Amino acid sequence: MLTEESYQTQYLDLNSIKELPESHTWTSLQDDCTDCLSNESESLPIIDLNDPDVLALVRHACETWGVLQVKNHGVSLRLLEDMEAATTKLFSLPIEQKLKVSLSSSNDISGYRLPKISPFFPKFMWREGFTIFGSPVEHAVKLWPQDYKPFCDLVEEYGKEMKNLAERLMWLMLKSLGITEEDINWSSLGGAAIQLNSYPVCPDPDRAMGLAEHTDSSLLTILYQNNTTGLQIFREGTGWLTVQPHTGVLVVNIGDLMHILSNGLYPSVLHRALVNRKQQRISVAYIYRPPANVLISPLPKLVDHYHLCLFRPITWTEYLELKSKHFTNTLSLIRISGSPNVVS
Ligand SMILES: O=C(O)CCC(=O)C(=O)O
Ligand SMILES: [Fe+2]
Repeated sequence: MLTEESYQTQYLDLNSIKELPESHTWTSLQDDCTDCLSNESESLPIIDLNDPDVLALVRHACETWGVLQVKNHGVSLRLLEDMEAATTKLFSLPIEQKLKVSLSSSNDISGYRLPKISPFFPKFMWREGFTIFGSPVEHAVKLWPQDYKPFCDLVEEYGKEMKNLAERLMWLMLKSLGITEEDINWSSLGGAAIQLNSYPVCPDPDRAMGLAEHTDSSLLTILYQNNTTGLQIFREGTGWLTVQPHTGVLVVNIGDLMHILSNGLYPSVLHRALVNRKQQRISVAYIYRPPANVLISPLPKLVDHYHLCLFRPITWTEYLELKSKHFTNTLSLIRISGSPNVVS
């Protein structure tokens, strides 16, 4: 099994390796990716959040794609670019420095770490990650003993702006399903993690995987990607589609918990990240979730004689625990038996 410990004992510095090691060599990537870019016409819509028809646009994108792109979202380009620069700076530190803030116990969630999904795949991914949960100060002091404050201030500002946007997006999604504020009493209490990702330049990108396919366990994830292609979403009947980056545009993934809340109407999107040999790719994911111990279940308004309740109630904490063992099977495990497989 791939563990944090086995990785650390190898001290692999992806930024300096000139040849793809066996431990990071994936097979069959080429095959499932051959027509990734041949479906340009099927491009994901970019929604202007000031559009008077925003609810209908959001509903259509969520139902059809499980993901949307948004502009005029209120987060300044300056803040997004500052976060990108800070992320680049963090990952350009020497590996010994980064390992000082790697996970120290299995209960740890913040720090420099392997993707949580690593144990489900036979090979390592071509990606470095740093997870921020709560204040980053303890780690920032170890990374930049003399100059940790600018990073902490920036993370705080980013977290505040993203929380506002996440709540707004959550309400747009819920309102587009006819849900009103009275139907939910925990909405402003949700929490979040910020996931910084770096995909270094790769000597053999066709045989490497940046971040393997997964759905997010969140309600929704707001993803900033720098101007380097790599993010792909899976579309039933079509295959993998590249989500081209656009300046200032944010990608919003539907997560598994929104899938549950919406009684399957808004599917959580399967996605992955590929790498390339020319440019480092940076992404920053704001992973927005409900309060840890609130029971999440399909909203009663979305359940009736024709739309049977598809999932049993579950807290985010329990969901994460199940997902760490069962990964992509988790949603089907909490499905109420006898419910139809597809809702329309
Ligand atoms: O880097 C990306 O584009 C995807 C990142 C992602 O899916 C994640 O952090 O969950
Ligand atoms: Fe993701």
